[in-house]
Amino acid sequence: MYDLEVTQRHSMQSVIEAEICDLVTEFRTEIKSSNGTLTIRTTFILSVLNVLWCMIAGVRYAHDDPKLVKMLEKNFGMTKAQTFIDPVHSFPFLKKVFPKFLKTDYVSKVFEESHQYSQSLINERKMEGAYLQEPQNYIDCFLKKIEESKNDAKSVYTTENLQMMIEDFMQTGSTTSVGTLNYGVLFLTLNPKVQQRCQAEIDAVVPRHLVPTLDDIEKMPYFQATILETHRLGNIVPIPIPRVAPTNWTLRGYTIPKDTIIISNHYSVHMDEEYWGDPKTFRPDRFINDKGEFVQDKHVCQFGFGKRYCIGVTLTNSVIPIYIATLLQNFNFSVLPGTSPPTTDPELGVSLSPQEFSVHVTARP
Ligand code: HEM
Repeated sequence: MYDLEVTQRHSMQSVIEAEICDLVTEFRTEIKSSNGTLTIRTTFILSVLNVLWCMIAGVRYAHDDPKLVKMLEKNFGMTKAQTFIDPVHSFPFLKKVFPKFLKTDYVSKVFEESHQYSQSLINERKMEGAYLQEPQNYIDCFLKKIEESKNDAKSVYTTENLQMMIEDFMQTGSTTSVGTLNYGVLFLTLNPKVQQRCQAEIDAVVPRHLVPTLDDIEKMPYFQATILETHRLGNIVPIPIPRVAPTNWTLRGYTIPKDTIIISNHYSVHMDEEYWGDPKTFRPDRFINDKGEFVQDKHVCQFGFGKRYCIGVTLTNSVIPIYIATLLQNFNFSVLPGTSPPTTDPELGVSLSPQEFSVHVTARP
């Protein structure tokens, strides 16, 4: 997956470009009819899913395609219906006792629908047949591997695993990216000086009629710092996927027995007062050195660590900066006149997103 993404960096840029251009057109239409008010919650989700789908299945839907809209609503609902800290994980019998309260029936139904949908996508690619000669996307590459390893009983390349991967991408990929984009718009709205400084930097590097590329963004230190600060303070995945210790091991004098479930706490790293000084403040300058250069900081660990860190990192590091830079090229965001600034408190779920909020948006001259 990491390799697929890297080698397809160019084609990924063109899919992202097509999507963000459509989104800018949609924003322009919407703010004309709403007198500049834009409500942000699911605003980015269809667009982000389309980018994901192009990579996974080679399909780009119209935003009003009923198939896409339905799947995405279910997907969103499933994410919000689940949490990692769930009593059912320790006491599975509770599912039978309180199915309505614990939403277990609903979650099973959503999972079942996702399963059917991923199977239909796989069938489509199989019938198309190109995967054997010229695999075009993630599903094709996986199908080819299934074919090549069909005589290996221990192979991980199975149709069931492919289904699970597609469902993982659908759920984790879309909600995390959307949560980050929502926080991006919110933090820029609440911090007009940061917004203006980013716009000045973007304008100095990219002509207005062009969508910024990743090469352009590498020339924008303050904007890069703003994206990293969005990841830090947004805390989209405060408590990531639980892991299991494969062997007995020792860490800083503590013995961790084999099979222990380990849950890290990214929130406490991102909000550590001792390290950051003012962790609750949105301050991109913390990632700018004396020479005005952008400096990465390993204390921002939004994608996790080690061998099993987020598989969508390359995609996310393309989508988020290109989307936000293009929006800043085209629009100004501010708090709705006569209202209090929206809260930055999250809506809870497996991954976080700001609560629905409205902003005042004007097209830049
Ligand atoms: C802002 C966006 C994202 C954030 C903050 C994020 C965060 C994370 C984190 C913290 C983990 C756990 C890593 C660990 O255990 O050390 C993870 C795993 C994962 N992410 Fe993401 N993610 C994002 C976007 C995506 C996207 C776009 C995709 C799909 C293309 C994706 C797919 C996955 C998958 C499949 C895993 C499990 C990897 C494994 O277990 O080996 N994520 N992500």
